Amino acid sequence: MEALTKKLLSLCLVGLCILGLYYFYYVVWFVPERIRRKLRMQGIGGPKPSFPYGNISEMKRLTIMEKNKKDAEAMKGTIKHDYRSAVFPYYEKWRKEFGPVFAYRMGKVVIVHVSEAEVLKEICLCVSLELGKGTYLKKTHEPLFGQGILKSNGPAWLHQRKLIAPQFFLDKVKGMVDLMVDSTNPLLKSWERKIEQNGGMTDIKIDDDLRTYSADVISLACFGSSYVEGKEIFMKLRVLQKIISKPNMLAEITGLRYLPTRRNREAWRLNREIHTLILKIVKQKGVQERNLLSTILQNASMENMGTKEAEKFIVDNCKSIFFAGHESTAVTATWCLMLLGMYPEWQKRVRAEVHDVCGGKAPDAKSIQKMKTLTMVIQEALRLYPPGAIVLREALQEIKLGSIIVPKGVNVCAPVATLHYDPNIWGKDVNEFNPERFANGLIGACRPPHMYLPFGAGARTCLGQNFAMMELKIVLSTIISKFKFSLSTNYRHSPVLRLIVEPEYGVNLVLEKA
Ligand code: HEM
Repeated sequence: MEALTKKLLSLCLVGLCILGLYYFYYVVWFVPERIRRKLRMQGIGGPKPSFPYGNISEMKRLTIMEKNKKDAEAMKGTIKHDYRSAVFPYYEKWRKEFGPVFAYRMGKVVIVHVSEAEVLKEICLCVSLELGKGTYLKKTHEPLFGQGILKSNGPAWLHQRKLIAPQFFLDKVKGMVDLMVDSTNPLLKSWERKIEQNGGMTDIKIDDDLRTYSADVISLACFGSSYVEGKEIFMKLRVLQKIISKPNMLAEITGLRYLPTRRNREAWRLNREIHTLILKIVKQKGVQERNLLSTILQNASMENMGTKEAEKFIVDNCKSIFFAGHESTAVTATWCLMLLGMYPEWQKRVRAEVHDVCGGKAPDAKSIQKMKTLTMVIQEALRLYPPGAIVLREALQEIKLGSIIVPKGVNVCAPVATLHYDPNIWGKDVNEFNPERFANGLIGACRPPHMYLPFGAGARTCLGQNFAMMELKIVLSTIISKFKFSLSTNYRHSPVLRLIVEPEYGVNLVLEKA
């Protein structure tokens, strides 16, 4: 009897394993392949995927190959702005093989890569809730963004957008100019000190100082007087960002995101600490001050959420704004200074303009409006080095985009960098740094204008654009009025994708007082 039970149990176990394997095969291979077939019937080809990771192995192989080339060029001191072949060699290869619209697979997720104007226009202008944020890498990114505004979809996203966006409207941002100007002081003092210590000229890596500046600004804007704790949160978020910048393919494919791997444990620990720090501020300050946090808090209490749900709502959104609000701005400022270091004639023009409109005083909302040349430089830097190099959307329901019927669950990728380097849109000098192209605004620079996407597109476009532009103009105009600088020979040009495109080895400038 006992032997029979054992046999039956073993049989059940084997049956369960077979069922599990079949389910795995069905989800990871059969379903995405059925979707690819539907796309092929519409004439959309693409590279052949392999089991179970799809095209990831080829992507990795091509990236490593290009990395070796890129390192060799960086050692020679070569600077080529167009980073597409270095950062996305696989897109370049597939675009040549399959044309502007092709499909590939990242694990079980099918992604349609589109660089065709007509379809892109539809993606850019689409405000339907049926086109949401992609689920690709959602599990990998969960510790950093949770269910906050950056990753949520449908009514949950709409609710958060309506709550947060008004905090970054232009009239609110104008009220933050003073805190942005004050936040430049530690950076300016530290650079002045270094110049003095090194006999009037110094070679420094600027990235971390700009990150600290940007962290101060968003901490003050979000948390008011609790910005010291805010800064601690930023430090931890930065470490978390590094940990999760590599895809966790095991979790993406199997859904097993709770395995206690070293990387998961580290991410969970940081996440717990960040959670505690945010709630500590909430408990200390409550809604006494008027800032973003108090608005989120008030809303969470009005919505009658349970304690756990309200805490998650607050923490996820604070984390999302922290990340979105400081990382891209700091990296854009770094790229701008790299370019101004490379092109001294533009540096001179911007310095003359700042001198002219500020007359030796700190910038304010009015003078910032008059900084046309600086605006052009920032726009051109965002064209050559858009930190968000791709805009990714998922069809939450089957949807028609241009001539393509996109099946439910398929992700659509708009390659921002490809558009920003298209000579048909920008002209023959597309690979050159030429801020002059923006002299008559976006319409004069780019035809059609919606092909310029540094802040994304459609309903999910960046809600911090005004804030970011104000912050960039303040920090750049202040630096340029105080210092002259050139690109150091220690600089190694190597744009790299770590959620956003940033300089792999940082940017070194040689600084002296202006
Ligand atoms: C130069 C600086 C910045 C750049 C290049 C940038 C770029 C972007 C991009 C490309 C997106 C995705 C849009 C899409 O998927 O279509 C985005 C979304 C977002 N950004 Fe920014 N951003 C910057 C600064 C900021 C700042 C300063 C804040 C906040 C203060 C912010 C908050 C957000 C938020 C909350 C979203 C999500 C919007 C949504 O999904 O509804 N960003 N940003």
